[in-house]
Amino acid sequence: MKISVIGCGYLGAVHAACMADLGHEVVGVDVDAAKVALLSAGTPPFFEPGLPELLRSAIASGRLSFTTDISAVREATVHFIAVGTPQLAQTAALDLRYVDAAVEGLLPHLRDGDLVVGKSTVPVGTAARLAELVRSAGSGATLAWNPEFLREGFAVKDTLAPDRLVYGLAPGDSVGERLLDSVYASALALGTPKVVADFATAELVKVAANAFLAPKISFINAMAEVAEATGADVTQLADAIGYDARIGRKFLNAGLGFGGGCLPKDIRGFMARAEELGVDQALSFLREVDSINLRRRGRMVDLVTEVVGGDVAGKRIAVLGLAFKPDSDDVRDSPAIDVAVRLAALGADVVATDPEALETSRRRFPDLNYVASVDDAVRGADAVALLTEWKTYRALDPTLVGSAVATRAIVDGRNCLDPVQWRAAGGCTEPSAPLNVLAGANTQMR
Ligand SMILES: NC(=O)c1ccc[n+]([C@@H]2O[C@H](COP(=O)([O-])OP(=O)(O)OC[C@H]3O[C@@H](n4cnc5c(N)ncnc54)[C@H](O)[C@@H]3O)[C@@H](O)[C@H]2O)c1
Ligand SMILES: O=c1ccn([C@@H]2O[C@H](COP(=O)(O)OP(=O)(O)O[C@H]3O[C@H](CO)[C@@H](O)[C@H](O)[C@H]3O)[C@@H](O)[C@H]2O)c(=O)[nH]1
Repeated sequence: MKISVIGCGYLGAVHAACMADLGHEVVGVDVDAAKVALLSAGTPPFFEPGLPELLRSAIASGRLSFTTDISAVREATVHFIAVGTPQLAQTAALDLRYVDAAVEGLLPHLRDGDLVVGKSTVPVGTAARLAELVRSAGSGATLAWNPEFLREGFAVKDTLAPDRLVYGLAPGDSVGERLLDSVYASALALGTPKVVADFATAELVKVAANAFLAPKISFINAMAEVAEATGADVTQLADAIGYDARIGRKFLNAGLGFGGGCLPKDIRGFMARAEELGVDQALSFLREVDSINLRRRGRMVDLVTEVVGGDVAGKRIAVLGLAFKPDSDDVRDSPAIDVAVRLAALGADVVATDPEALETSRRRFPDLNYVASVDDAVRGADAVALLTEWKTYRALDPTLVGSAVATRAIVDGRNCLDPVQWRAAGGCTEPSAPLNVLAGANTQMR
């Protein structure tokens, strides 16, 4: 199948590379010439495990290319729309200008039998509007909506072997269904469930999934607030309720809460759309989900402040982790960055590091003090704030960290350290000032 992918960011670049890996001929189109140059050279413009290898082998095979020239889509039959749908500052609704521009840009190049396939996350009602736009242009092309559920850090695996495929199709569009079946033949052969739905259902499946996951995280963070007030252990609580198959342990990690380019903006965009539809009451719970989530960031700042004696001004705070989650360099709405920036605004001397997100952080927040290594970050620190649970941070040696800091205090905002081990190490090396893993032992920030 000949495929074009319009928009080559975190979603589109992975989708393009994976489709080529599956044997399709793919052209990726993006308006960002620098991104296209990097991708064409086989270098992902962002960090995603497994993507560099896939990109290079697909380009070498001749099945994958990138361009800024939209007319290159003429060779293709299936055209994926993977451009951004960021949150509008004023209303929290999703900004559809890039999706609209992408579809309008495609129109002159579409031919009879072509299929435009929306992958971007959009408010319900968008696909029907765009389908009409495509139909009225008169090329004979049609439109489908095929939402994407990949997670950053697992994007390649999630694309090659998704949990499910959702096709939003116009009534009776069997041609569209057959084309998508050809695109996804290998996933279907693996037994991936396929849901064929109307446009509205397909669009809603996407935001409903995120509107289910976000409350799960806020639920456990709400329990963490109660646990903190009672001395209970929220991780044990999560383990115990998670054994119930109806609940499940996944997405019950309490801590700094959710961020990224998806969950926060998607639940806010969903609420904004519900308001337009006059059903805002149905989603009012998401407002509480959002505020529980944002409270975690404030609590983290408070804990660091407590640890250094009530005022962070002039204190050296080592920040470990800036990305919104491990295995990503994405700092869009990153809780870690938010905490680092708030601490700096309170006058702290923040020294921040991250294995992959230094460049993305520096681009957005040039005024923070960034260092390349944990050693440089923790040296002489009055407190350490662990904000993203990278594997390398989980494996840190408490004795080494303890011997580098000025004060043995670490606040584990992601509950990823073993408090017993950290306390023991602190006690061994300097009994009078043990490492204080607030989060781990005392259920705070769990
Ligand atoms: N990032 C994820 O994990 C993920 C997962 C599922 C769904 N989504 C959804 O996918 C969409 C894209 O997200 P993303 O994270 O990849 O965003 P992104 O900002 O990383 O990428 C968007 C890309 O689109 C390009 N672009 C904008 N207008 C264009 C145009 N007219 N023609 C060609 N290219 C254009 C931009 O230059 C950018 O490279 C969003 O709707 C998002 O909600 C993202
Ligand atoms: O138990 C948990 C699980 C996650 N998080 C946080 O939640 C955020 C989102 O994590 P995750 O969902 O793994 O990452 P994303 O890559 O943003 O993926 C989400 O958003 C995508 C875009 O819509 C969807 O495609 C995915 O299915 C959906 O999981 C991150 O900040 C995590 O740190 C927690 O705090 N506790």
